Amino acid sequence: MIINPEIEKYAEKYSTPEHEILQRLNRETHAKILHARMLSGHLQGNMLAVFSKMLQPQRILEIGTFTGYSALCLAQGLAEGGLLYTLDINEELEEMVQKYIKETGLESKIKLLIGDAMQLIPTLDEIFDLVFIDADKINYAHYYDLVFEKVRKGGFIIADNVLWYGKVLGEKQDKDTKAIHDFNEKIQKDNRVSNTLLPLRDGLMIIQKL
Ligand SMILES: C[S@@+](CC[C@H](N)C(=O)[O-])C[C@H]1O[C@@H](n2cnc3c(N)ncnc32)[C@H](O)[C@@H]1O
Repeated sequence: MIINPEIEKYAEKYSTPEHEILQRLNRETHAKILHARMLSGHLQGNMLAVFSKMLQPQRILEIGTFTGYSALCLAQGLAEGGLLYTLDINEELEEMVQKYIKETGLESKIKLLIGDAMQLIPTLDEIFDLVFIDADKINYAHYYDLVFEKVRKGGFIIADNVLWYGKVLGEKQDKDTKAIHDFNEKIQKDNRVSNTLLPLRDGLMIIQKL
């Protein structure tokens, strides 16, 4: 947690409340699933929904579904006839994700694909307006390279956890921290994009393809 918890509470209080279905998904994830803190949560979920509503994308790709929280938020901004692909390697999550997709009535707008994102991304014959990278940190740079040509000019790639609990500031870095730091360096040097590191929750890198 990068933000002071009191500030986070205040920000949540003065933001549109978490939808009742997202509240239940949040609670069920915390009650039943390991590493529940991976879920985007209220503020970041609201922010993802806002980005999506501003962009009104036809095609969204999410890499790392987990229990579906961010997918349900991102799907809120889809244009008429729009589609969100969300990828996860963990087949045990599928039933829960599908249950909530059904509850929100978004079955025709969200396509969950189970498998390794490295294998799945090359099979997607689509041009994306928005990509959300939120899977294994070690592969962030690979996901970026894999999706780059599939993002339209002017489209956005958002990468989560780019502050990695503040560990990116440390001198001695473990494998994941180094991967995230190297990813941030890579984006900063990439003159094909403009980028802003937003210190919301665990850090969002907002990248626009020029
Ligand atoms: C941080 S969680 C995603 C959180 C979700 N986006 C949210 O905000 O609620 C990361 C997810 O990436 C998945 N994952 C890890 N490695 C993967 C891979 N190689 N391919 C696809 N998914 C992967 C994990 O199973 C996990 O569910």
